[in-house]
Parts: sequence; structure tokens; C-alpha cells
Amino acid sequence: MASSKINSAHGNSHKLSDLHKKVRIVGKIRGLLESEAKSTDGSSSPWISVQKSDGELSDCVTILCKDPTSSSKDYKLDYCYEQHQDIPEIFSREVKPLVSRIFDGFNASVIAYGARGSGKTHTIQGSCEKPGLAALAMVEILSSCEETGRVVRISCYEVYHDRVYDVLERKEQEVLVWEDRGRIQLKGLSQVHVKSISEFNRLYFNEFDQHKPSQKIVNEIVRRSHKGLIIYVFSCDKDSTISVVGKLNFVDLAGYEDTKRMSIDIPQLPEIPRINKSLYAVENVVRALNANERHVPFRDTKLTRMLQDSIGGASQALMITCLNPTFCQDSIHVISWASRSFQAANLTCQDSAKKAKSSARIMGLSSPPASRAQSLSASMKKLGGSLYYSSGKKTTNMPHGMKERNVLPVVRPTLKSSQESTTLSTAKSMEVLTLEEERCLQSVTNTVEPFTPKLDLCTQDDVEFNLKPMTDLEGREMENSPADLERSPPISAKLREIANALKAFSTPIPLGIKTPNTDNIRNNHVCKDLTESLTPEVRINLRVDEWESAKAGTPGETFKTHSCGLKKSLVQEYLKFLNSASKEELKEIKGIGEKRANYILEFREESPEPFKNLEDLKEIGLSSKQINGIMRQIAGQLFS
Ligand SMILES: Nc1ncnc2c1ncn2[C@@H]1O[C@H](COP(=O)(O)OP(=O)(O)OP(=O)(O)O)[C@@H](O)[C@H]1O
Repeated sequence: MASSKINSAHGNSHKLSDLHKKVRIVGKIRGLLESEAKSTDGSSSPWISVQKSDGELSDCVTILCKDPTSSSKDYKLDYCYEQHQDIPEIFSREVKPLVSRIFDGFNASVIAYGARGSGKTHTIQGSCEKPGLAALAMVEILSSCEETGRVVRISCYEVYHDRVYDVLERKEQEVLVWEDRGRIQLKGLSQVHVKSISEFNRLYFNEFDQHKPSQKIVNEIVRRSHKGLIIYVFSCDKDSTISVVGKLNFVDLAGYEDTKRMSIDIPQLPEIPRINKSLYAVENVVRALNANERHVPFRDTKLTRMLQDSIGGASQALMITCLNPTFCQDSIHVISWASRSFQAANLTCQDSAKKAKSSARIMGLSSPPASRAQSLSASMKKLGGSLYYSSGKKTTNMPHGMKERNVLPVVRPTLKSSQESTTLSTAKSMEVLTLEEERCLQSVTNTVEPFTPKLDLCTQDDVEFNLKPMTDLEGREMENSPADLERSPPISAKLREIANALKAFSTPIPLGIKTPNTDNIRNNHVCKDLTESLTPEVRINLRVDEWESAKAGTPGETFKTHSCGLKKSLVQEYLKFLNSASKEELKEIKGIGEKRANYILEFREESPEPFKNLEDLKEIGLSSKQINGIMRQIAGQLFS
């Protein structure tokens, strides 16, 4: 990976590749508590250690965790602050650059995540004596606003049981999270004008400390919730019209705790499963953002919805993974998740560089970088917004190439009225980012891939599709995930018919019939539309080639070959369906709403059979994960 670095306005170095990351993921190992220092044997090596292969210049760091119950494991993150590195250092290296972005019209978020007692509150909130990142940011923002005449306001909230409550103005009523054309509105959340740091301290510490005694008692029962602070910077023009310049969010997430491992002596709080669910939701959002997935599940919880305009789109976020200095199984869980999200971002960076390079090769472009984007967009326009190989085959590797006909709406910078102040700032940010990232993309990868920063808005289509269950670290579906609760009714009748057709197909296989008995199949066949597709190519392949070869193998091999053949048939049937079904039939399929159906039809006008393999489904805005999910579900229907 490119190790070239650029210096920010504050003398902090950031890798060029970091500019592509939505969420930078760093670790922080908490300092030892007095009690821990006493019980720690100074001669033994710590359970957690950080390796920086290239010193401070490392692109990433490796965190080695010694698990007494199993072998040591290592995890990679963007960076990790060790015990001796304290909050002011994290502030100047990580948060200060975000603060300066607020004044440029961007939103940003700093989120602390970790096991219980790992130092999240210490990092974000700190105390009057040892201010945390939020207070340090406030000092910086206030001093800058003093010079520019800008106004600072803050809001504090608490998310408890997926309900948002105002902390500065206590009331029974919960805060409502509304989305208005991509703008997140928090109805009922008070904003308080802050002019000095002492005013801020009084509001911030007093309000939160009501719920958080500074001296914690082990196994204490306190209300456990996520706590957030929003710092808004407003500018005031000559007509005294106030508009938001940017906002900076600080979130102190509730601690992760594995309930399965909790001792029976420790009273289990009823909110823990819900807390863990909401932590998974944050994880899923961060991973989707870093993996550059088209769909980001912001709608899974109130908290992720609240943060939508401050971690998605043109915003940037910092995730601080707080780690316990003494052995903690929950910290291993947390760091393995963080490492996965970090790697998702890296794979995306490498992937887009590779894709762009191969596109460049395919297009045979040899023009200098500056003119490449132009020539590319010209060819795209000529070809109706799609990229084509010279052979006429559509490329599937064009994550941004679909911008001319996005299935998911793309927020374009529109400068409308002064009422839309937040939109104004977002729009401005996006313009700036487009240029910045486009320039950066060209210098890092020397590519021709067009870059379109997007703020994905969830449409009704996405809501329908967004019912995929949240998964835990092992990819298991979480119990009672919102997706379970709202799981859509059984797959549409059309797919059931496909499944039935496939069941019918599967019958003759063990008999070793080389050509399908179409009469039998037709008799069992319930789907009139599919009668034409009773002898799919794949079936013949299975009979003649695979079945024959499998016959000679062990029962295991035979079974494998047949399963593989069935899988191929299922895929072929599904693709055939997408290539031929009417709009209404398409809309019956989970994941396909009005927009995707229109898009498919439009696609079919260009080419009679646009879907030749599952990869082609990416062109209707589905990610690999979503495609796999659909196929798994269809296959599951065979046995329902
Ligand atoms: N860097 C540090 N150096 C020394 N002590 C620390 C440090 N960070 C945290 N602590 C102490 O560790 C204890 C736990 O920290 P903190 O309350 O911030 O954890 P937490 O992750 O917010 O816990 P919870 O999940 O319960 O909210 C506190 O007593 C705090 O003062």
C-alpha cells in the first residue's frame, strides 16, 4: 500500500489512502488502574501488545492478544494508542483534523466502542481535571469561533432501549429522529448556546454525571446507555440568517458484554441484549461504509439513523476501540470486529485500485491522467452511461460507473433556499470532497475510474431489502434481530414456483437419465411461465458431463456434483426469471421494488438477456452479500 503521506493543516500526517476511508479505526489501551497495577506482575509480558512494523510511519499496526484459553491472535487496525499515550495526543493526531473539517462544512463523528470498563468515557468525556476528546475539541472550536464570530451550540442525548432522550432538558418525551430529504432532524432535542469552556463543562459534566458516578463500583447497577454530544457550529450572515456550518458528534457507546459468559452472581441487566444489538448495528454500518457497500443499514437502530449524516456521505468518522490492559475476553471480541472493519476498508481500497487499473487496461487508455477522466466520461455518455468492453460485454467492475442511473438516489449538490441550511453545508462538502478525492484517487491509483461520492438515501426499495438480519462476528444471525421481527412473508409465489420447478427437476437425477423427461416435468410443473425453461443448458451439462463423471466417483463426490448442478440450475432459473419477468412479477421478489424493477426493464431494453451470471446483479445495485442472501433464501424455500 502506498506509504506516501500528506500533511494536514495541523501538521498531522495522514496516508492518502485514509482519505477514502469513511471510518478510521484506531485502538486505545487504557492505562492501568491502581488495583490492576498492584495485582500485575511486572515481570510477565502484557496480554495485549502493539507492533508497528515501520515505527510511527506504519500504514497499520498489529495488536497481539494472548488468550490464556487459546492461542495468541493478532489483529490489524489503522493505529493503536498504548497505555502511555494519553488523550491530548489522540486529540491532536486524530480529532483535530476532524475539527478543522467542521469549519469547511463537513460533519464528523468520534465514536468510542469497547468492553465494559475499557476507558470509553475517560476517552470521550474525561473529567474537568483530565478533559476527554469532546472537551478538547470544544476548546479548539470555541477559540476558532471567537475569531470568526461563529456560534456554537451543543445537544446532549442518551439512547436507552433504542429510544433517544434529551439530557440537557430532561423530559419524559423521547426525541424523534426524522429524515427529511437526506437531512437528519432530531425533533425535541434541545440545543444550548455555549460561549465558554466553563459553561460547556457545567452542562456536559453535570448532566452526564447524574447517570455516571465518577467513582465506579464493580458490578454496579447503573442505567447503561449510549451517550452522545453534538457540537454544532453556526454561521450568521449579514441578514442575521443562521445556518449550520458543520457538526461534530461524540458518542460514548455502552460497553459490550457477552451475556453468555456472564457469571450467575452478576445481576444481568435487561438492557444488555438490546445494547449488544445496537452495538452490532453500529458495527454493521461501519463495516458497510468501509467496504463501500451500496446499502448501509443506517435504519437498523435510532442511533445509527441519528449518525447517518455524520458518518455517511461526505462525513468522516473516527472509531476508537477501547481495550482493557488486563485480560478481557470481551475486548477480544471488540478488537476482532474492529479489525474486520479495518480490513474491509483496506480490501476496498486495494480492490478499487485493481479494478481501476484493469478498466484502464481494457479501455486501452494511454492518455495522461488529467485527460483520462474526461475521455472516460465522454465514452460513458456516448454509451448511454454504461462502460463497455470493445467486445460489447458490459463491465461488472464499475462501482461508480452506474452513476448515470443509480438505483439508490444520489444526493447531488443543490443550493436551494436558505431554509435548507444543513443541506447547503452537505452539498458544499460534497463538492469539495469530489474534487479532493478525485485528485487523490488519480494520484494514488493513477486510474481512470470516475469517482462519485454519494450519500445513499434509503428508499422504500432499500427498506424492503434491508430486512437482512444482523450478524454477529461469526456471521451468525442474531437472535431476535429486527430483521427477524420484520421478516417479510414467505418468498413470493413466483419464486416458490421456481423452487417447485427445481424440485421437479431434481427428481430424475438419481435415475441417471441423460435427457430430461419433459413430460414428467411438465406434469409436476406449476409455473406456466417456466414451461419454456424446462431443459436449461445447465441441466444437460449436469446429465452428460457432471453426472457421468460423478457416477464414477465416491458417493460423496457424486453428491457434491449433484448439489453443484442443482445450485447452477437454481441460479440459471433465477436469472432467466429476471431476464423475462414482467414488472409486477419482479416486484414480488424481495429486494426488488419499483425502482429496481424499472431499472431491470430498462436494462433489458438494451440487451435482451442482460443477466447472464450472478455478478451481473451488481448492476442493479445489489452487493455480493445481498446476492448471496437472495440465493440462500431461494434455496431455503426448497425445503420449507
Ligand atoms: N487512560 C486511563 N488511565 C487511567 N485510568 C483510566 C484510563 N481510562 C480509564 N480509566 C479509568 O478506568 C475506569 C473505567 O473507565 P471508563 O469509565 O472510562 O470505562 P468505560 O469503558 O466507559 O466503562 P463502561 O462501559 O462501564 O461505561 C475509570 O475508573 C477510569 O477513571
